Amino acid sequence: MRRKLAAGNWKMNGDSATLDELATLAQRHAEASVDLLICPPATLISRAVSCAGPIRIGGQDCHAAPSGAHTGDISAAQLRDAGATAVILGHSERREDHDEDSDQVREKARAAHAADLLTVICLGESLAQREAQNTLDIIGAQLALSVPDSATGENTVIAYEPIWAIGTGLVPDTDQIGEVHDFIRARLERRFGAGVGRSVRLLYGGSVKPENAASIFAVSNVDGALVGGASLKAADFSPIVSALEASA
Ligand SMILES: O=C(CO)COP(=O)(O)O
Repeated sequence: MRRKLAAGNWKMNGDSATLDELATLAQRHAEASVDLLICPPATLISRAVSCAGPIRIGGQDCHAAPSGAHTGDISAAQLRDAGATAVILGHSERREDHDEDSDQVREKARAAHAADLLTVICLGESLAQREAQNTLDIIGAQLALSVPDSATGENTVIAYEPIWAIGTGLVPDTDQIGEVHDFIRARLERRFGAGVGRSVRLLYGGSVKPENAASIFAVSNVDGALVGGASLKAADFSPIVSALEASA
């Protein structure tokens, strides 16, 4: 049985004061029956760890190399050293802002696995790709290239985040979400076998809010959510966590 996961991606938002929201969340969900993860900006990781209680803290990216002359980058081992136990990789904003491709994402994921970080690998199609009915081809190609052979249910989570749903208030209908999640599950089972293929958790991300969380969590092969904007305030994220607990 896959344990559900509610994950928050603060992106380039939040400062010391936002840690109060994290502390509130940690208090409110001290006995959570689902896994919780918050990925704040790297500058806040160490302090976040000290007020996160049962909530895992993760980074939002890492470099593929263990160390070296890479100004401004952070290695997987450095994230781990700061207290992070997870990392988001291949988010569409990094693919777009930093020209990251799936080959790079796979190398980063290898490094994250080597540093013992839970690795949340993001996939998603653009609106043009969906309208051209290329969604499953795009997701299949991103999945094949971005996920390294070292993936297991313990070290890897896949997040399906349609680019057109991120920060827009638009959400695919539940049939569309189910189609992609079932497809990802089938591809994972085909590549890794039923054991590993069925144990990797699949998150949906893109405009998840307290109002739509329960209907999204009822979709087959949705094991939780990767939440952006609504993860910044405990008042928004907490009902999403509760909806996931109710669906488990
Ligand atoms: O990109 C996302 C999480 O990684 C989703 O962001 P929003 O929830 O703000 O749409």
